[in-house]
Amino acid sequence: MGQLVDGIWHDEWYDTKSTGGAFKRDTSRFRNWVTADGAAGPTGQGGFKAQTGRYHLYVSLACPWAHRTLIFRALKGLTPHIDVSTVHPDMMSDGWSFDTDFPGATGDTLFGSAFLRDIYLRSEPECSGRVTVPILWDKQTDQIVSNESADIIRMFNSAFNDLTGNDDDNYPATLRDRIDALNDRIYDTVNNGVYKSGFATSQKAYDEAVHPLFDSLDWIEGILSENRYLAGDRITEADWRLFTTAARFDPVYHTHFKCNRAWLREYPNLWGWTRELYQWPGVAQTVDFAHIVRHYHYSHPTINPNRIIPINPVIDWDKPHGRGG
Ligand SMILES: N[C@@H](CCC(=O)N[C@@H](CS)C(=O)NCC(=O)O)C(=O)O
Repeated sequence: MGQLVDGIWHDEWYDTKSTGGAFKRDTSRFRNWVTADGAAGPTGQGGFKAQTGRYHLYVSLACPWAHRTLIFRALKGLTPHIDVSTVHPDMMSDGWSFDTDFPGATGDTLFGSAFLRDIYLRSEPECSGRVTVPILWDKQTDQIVSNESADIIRMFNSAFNDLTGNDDDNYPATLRDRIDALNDRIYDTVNNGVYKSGFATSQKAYDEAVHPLFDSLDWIEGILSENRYLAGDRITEADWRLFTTAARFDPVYHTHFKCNRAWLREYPNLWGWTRELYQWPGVAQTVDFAHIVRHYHYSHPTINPNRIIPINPVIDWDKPHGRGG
């Protein structure tokens, strides 16, 4: 675990001393957009036209943010158009590595690099900041397009439609206000809330994260008791963004990150909804519990210094979800 400062790797854990024990997530650095015609997107530079084979995705199968991009790649028929390299689940003193001695860790299939930071340095030799997955890489101009998963799933949702013929819309214009409001609360208190709880190094910071997390799970349970999906009767981006956290909740966050007021599977509607999304065509193939369980317990020495992988509950992900009847 570490970060780049002016192109030099520094091996250091998250700084929580300056924030009273609270984990603060950095904003992502590369914010360009692939668009259908190559025009600039909402942020960054233009010049990234949607083309088959041009872009490459770097992911960790453990990471909930990278997982979103794999789900959108599957749902939107992008698998033949965008290839993928998968890092090793153990994130050690050199950060994410391209070691291949774990099933499903592919190495860097583009350049054969040793570490994920080599991809950042290839794009920007004097780069500063955290070395995170996912990364969307442009083979044509040899640079990172984006390292922000929220943006990458929006690009995947629409930019490649002419190539794939898939116009399923997970961010429909009529529901955008609703989706944005859901995303705001769920990002802060749930997707990031589990990390804020788990990485807190003071009681106060933990308390300030874990109570809003469970308040939000109660609120979500209420929504899902009256609606099939978060924004109503159709599935949207808001559901997929929550799903990757929900899938990791009982295997990891409940125990490892001390999010243990309840198990996710104690919320009947949220648990049924999570299984429905897991069982959605193409999605189970993007979920890898071996990477998920291994990564968190192995890579956070401040939380789990002996790297013992817990036994974990046996969860029947394929049990009929009972939603929508
Ligand atoms: N805002 C980013 C966050 C990505 C992120 O934090 N990824 C984690 C893995 S779950 C990571 O690579 N962390 C490495 C680090 O912080 O050094 C996104 O959503 O794309």
